[in-house]
Amino acid sequence: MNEPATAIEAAVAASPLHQLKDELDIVIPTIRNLDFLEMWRPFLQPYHLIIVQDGDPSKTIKVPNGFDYELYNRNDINRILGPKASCISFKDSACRCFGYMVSKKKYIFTIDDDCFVAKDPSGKAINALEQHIKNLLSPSTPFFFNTLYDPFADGADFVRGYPFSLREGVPTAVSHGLWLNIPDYDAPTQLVKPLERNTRFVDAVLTIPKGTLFPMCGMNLAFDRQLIGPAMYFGLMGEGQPIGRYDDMWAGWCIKVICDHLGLGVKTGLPYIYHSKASNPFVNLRKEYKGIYWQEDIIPFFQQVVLPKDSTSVQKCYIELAKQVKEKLGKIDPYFDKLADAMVTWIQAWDGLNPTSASFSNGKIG
Ligand SMILES: O=c1ccn([C@@H]2O[C@H](COP(=O)(O)OP(=O)(O)O[C@H]3O[C@@H](CO)[C@H](O)[C@H]3O)[C@@H](O)[C@H]2O)c(=O)[nH]1
Ligand SMILES: [Mn+2]
Repeated sequence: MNEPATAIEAAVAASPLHQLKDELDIVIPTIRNLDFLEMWRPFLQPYHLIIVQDGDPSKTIKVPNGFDYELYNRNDINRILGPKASCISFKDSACRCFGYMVSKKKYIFTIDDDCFVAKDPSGKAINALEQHIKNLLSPSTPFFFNTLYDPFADGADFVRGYPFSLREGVPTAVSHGLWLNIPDYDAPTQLVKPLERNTRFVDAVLTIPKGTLFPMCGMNLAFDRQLIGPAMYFGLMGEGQPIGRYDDMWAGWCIKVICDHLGLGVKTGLPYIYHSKASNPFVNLRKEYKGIYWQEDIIPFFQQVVLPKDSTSVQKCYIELAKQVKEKLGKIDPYFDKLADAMVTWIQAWDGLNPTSASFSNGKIG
């Protein structure tokens, strides 16, 4: 075999070739040409892409040759969903969740178009998708913390004192990756630390314990669409909305309380991507400021959410959550009334495009 020409080709040569390539879609929200895919080609080319084009639908998005993709712009979203398109954000990366809805695959990997292949401390190119797949295909341990991190990782295991009755773990629904270079900071932090770059590569994957919320970032994220897809709604953001850049956060809080309720796991840590572009902190502050204030009430709300025992499917959990959002957050601002309604519209749209998933109402998957 010829010597691999680049670090990426070496990494691909060493990895199981394109696992799940027929069971996984890659969702990319974008307002620009997708040249970034050139760097990902060795890792991602065998996979099907779902490109959600935001902004002006008359603009042409250039996709590098050789990639298999479907592309949806705002006209397509309106045509496919009709009035229910109102739940899909416009002019915000939240639009990406439309890609989750139209996919027919079991798994989703979503990545931003300013995220590139990172290198680990040895200089080896990181196949982020391969690590996400490893994370999703191995169990999570939300009920008891393993101090040696992911017990299913090569060279690790459960440590002494870890109850054997809990070592089977639970199915993993979400794999949350991280970022080298530009960290996903909020606008105030970006403003006071404009030059800060994340150079710390932490070689760990952790299960986020049951009962603990976390700030989910959508730029390097994978999930089991059959286990948790209907709850991966990225909310009402962007044009016409009082808030932005809380799309992934809202989804993260919703999926975590539902995963906790259904006994599913959420992991964070590896893989890293290289985040190349810091968005404008002043623009971000304008988008975020209400969220920074509101989240002091939103977080206690999610911390006290109790889902009824008969909420046995993701859809049922989500509808119940929407009800509680309307009841308990609606008093903060009328926006939450609108958001609660949009959450219901999202489930209706999801079930309309995924009739079989609607039949998971008994909570049984598959
Ligand atoms: O109106 C828009 C703006 C951007 N996009 C696409 O969304 C992603 C992320 O955009 P960008 O990298 O410019 O912004 P960041 O601030 O780095 O994004 C982070 O904030 C989160 C909040 O939404 C987001 O998920 C994080 O990654 C790119 O692919 C843009 O092309 C868009 O679709 N519409
Ligand atoms: Mn970015």
